Amino acid sequence: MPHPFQVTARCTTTRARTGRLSLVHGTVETPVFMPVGTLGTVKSLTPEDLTAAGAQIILGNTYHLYLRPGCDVIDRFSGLHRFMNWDGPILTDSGGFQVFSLARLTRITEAGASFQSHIDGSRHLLTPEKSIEIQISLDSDVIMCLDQCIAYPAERAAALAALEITTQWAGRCRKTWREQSGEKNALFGIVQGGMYDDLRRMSAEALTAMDFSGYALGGLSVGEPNQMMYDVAEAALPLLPGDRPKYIMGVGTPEDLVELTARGADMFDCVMPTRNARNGQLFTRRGTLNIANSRHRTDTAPVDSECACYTCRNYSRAYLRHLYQSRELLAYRLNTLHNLHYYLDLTARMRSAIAEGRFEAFRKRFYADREPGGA
Ligand SMILES: C=CCOC(=O)Nc1nc2cc3[nH]c(NC)nc3cc2c(=O)[nH]1
Repeated sequence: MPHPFQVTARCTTTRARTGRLSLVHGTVETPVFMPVGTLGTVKSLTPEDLTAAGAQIILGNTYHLYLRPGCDVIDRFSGLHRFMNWDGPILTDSGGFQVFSLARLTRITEAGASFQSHIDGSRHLLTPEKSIEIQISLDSDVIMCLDQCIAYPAERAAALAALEITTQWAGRCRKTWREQSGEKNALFGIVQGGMYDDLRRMSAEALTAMDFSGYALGGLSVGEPNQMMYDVAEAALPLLPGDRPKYIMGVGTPEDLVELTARGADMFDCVMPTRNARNGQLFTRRGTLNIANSRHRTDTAPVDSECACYTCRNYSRAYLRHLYQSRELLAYRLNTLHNLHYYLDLTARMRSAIAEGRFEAFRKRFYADREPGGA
């Protein structure tokens, strides 16, 4: 199928742009934040909650779902959408990152990644072909190539070796995708190369020559200084085709989303809004707050008076603090609803600002609103 992305508006003073990604299960407006639904659920939320919060597309993890519940279970539902009752687009990771970050005794060879399950110790071999087959069986809208993500810092030789494996695997992923899905779903290549601009260029050129539906920058948000992430992204993003979506994986804070959108990124995913919610950290326009802090004990105000989310319209900081201190289940749900709404609203406001030619003013206001000491 022709590649599914159209740029719809461009900022004139930065590389920010808006776009439209037409996928099997729906159209996604970019820049977009994708809530992470690792085990077939965005923790504590129903699909209706996700839609109400403004989610357009969510992320599923191939490694986890393959291990539990297993592809045979999800096959009974012809894919992840019916299994989890989410009928919007889903992007699935290839398993690369999870295998490297979660599994035990992982060994990488050209054949693939052999590893021991972190659940029951069983041994598995994840090949590029297998990763694509699993993602096709999940009926994923955006399939990711199996890549080799390396930690930070990494020697140049290690970064080169990982990118060469990633490139070789990308060719095998593309072949399997063409043969087994008829290119129905989108397939994204993943650029590696550590923090080395010349290796990033090498990776970007090799993947661009293979012609993917979209491209991701891998190997970022792996412990490197934030400015280094911005610099690597700034140098690598323009190397990728301007008419394809550009996705930065595992990123990031609200500031990261603004700064990387300004540098030309279109898609983001991060566990921060959902994971930090469960740890009591809430995001607001003035910065973050920790709901456990005693200063909220009698505070009748909502988390953010300018927030239109269900949590801010119905509950006070005092109540949210009480729930969190009591480890009540409702604490996780209300905190998650608020944080996801904040992230999704932030990207919606960026889309409007870019479309109306006022992204720089938006960016200035974003920083002007932030209180030095947090919300
Ligand atoms: C999920 C999308 C598809 O991703 C893959 O299939 N492989 C992959 N995932 C990553 C995930 C990351 N999270 C962070 N920080 C929290 N850094 C990451 C880097 C990678 C990476 O280099 N490759």
